[in-house]
Amino acid sequence: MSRVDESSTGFDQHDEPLISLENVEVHFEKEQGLSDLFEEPDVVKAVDGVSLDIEENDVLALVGESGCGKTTLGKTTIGLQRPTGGTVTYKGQDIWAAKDGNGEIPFDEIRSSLQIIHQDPGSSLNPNRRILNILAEPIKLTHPAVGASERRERIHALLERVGMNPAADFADRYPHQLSGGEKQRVALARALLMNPDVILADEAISALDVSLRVEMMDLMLDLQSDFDTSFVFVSHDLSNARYFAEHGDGRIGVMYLGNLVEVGPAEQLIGDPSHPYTNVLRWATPNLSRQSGEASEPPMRKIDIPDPVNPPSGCRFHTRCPEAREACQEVVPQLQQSGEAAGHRVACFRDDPNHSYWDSDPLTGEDD
Ligand SMILES: Nc1ncnc2c1ncn2[C@@H]1O[C@H](COP(=O)(O)OP(=O)(O)OP(=O)(O)O)[C@@H](O)[C@H]1O
Repeated sequence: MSRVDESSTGFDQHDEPLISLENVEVHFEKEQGLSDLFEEPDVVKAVDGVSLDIEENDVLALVGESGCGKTTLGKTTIGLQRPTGGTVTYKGQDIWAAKDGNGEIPFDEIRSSLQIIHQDPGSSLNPNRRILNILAEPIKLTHPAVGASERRERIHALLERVGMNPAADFADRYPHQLSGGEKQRVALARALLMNPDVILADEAISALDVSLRVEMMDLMLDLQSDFDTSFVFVSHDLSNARYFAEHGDGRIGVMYLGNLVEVGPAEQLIGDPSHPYTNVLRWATPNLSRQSGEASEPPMRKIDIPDPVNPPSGCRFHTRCPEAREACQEVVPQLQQSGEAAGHRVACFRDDPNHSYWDSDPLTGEDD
């Protein structure tokens, strides 16, 4: 996405993204056992070389199998996880420079603009406080001049907005008196009280009954447009990611072993995936594979997921990819525009008809 150079336009405003990640890396050192104390620690490349923009009113659903780095990338996007490489900016301001006291926008302001709701909302709601008091906290912080009765009115109105009726009754309860879905609604209400620019919904519907998932996604999307908020929706389930991205007129981002391998509009990415790994995800999602008459065998050479401490060279998917050729072992493919659809990008050499991939030999063996 383009950025406008103010000096060249003469405008004060610039169309920089709300959040921009440039070549972000998050590498974790694995905990060592006592016997390994003198060895170099193993490093997990949870996120590696990811560049991504989040715009205002954006909807991005991140999908991929367990351990591919979705949560880490989400947390890095909202300034909860410091990257070990690359930069993350909020409205053009480096988030971590702000944290270190070097920035025009204070770190606290950035953090309150970027909220999270977790898979288990119960763990983030204080069990000893009533819902009214839990929701009063953010208002006291952001609007200290607002009196108790106005605060109560605002909280009741918001509880009603997130579907908790009668609001006065719910406001009086403790978290343990709520169902999982109701706790998630309170968590959403609390995030919205900060008037956030972005909410990271980290597997926020995964623990809910299947019947409630669509209801919760619809609620988040309704509030997204009411509150002018962007959503980063993390899910291991492609059909949920598709629902959220399609109904929110947004994008899906597919991750594999720390890399973002395909990003695009939901319909395009699922209807005509450009990356062989996206095709695997589609195959593994029953209601999607049935729709497209998918084969009964997975479209992969190998099922095993490589060790994230020692990921494959070149394209990380090459060890399992049915389309892999020798060229895929050498260089990491970068995200490039794929086809005609706006915003559809893929990191796969097959998308470039002139790439040396086409002249190299296919990988067929088990050990490639
Ligand atoms: N704090 C940490 N310290 C060490 N390793 C970590 C840490 N957090 C995540 N990891 C590792 O980084 C990799 C990516 O983890 P992450 O939780 O981001 O993946 P995910 O795609 O969200 O998976 P899941 O759906 O299982 O949560 C995993 O190998 C994980 O074990």
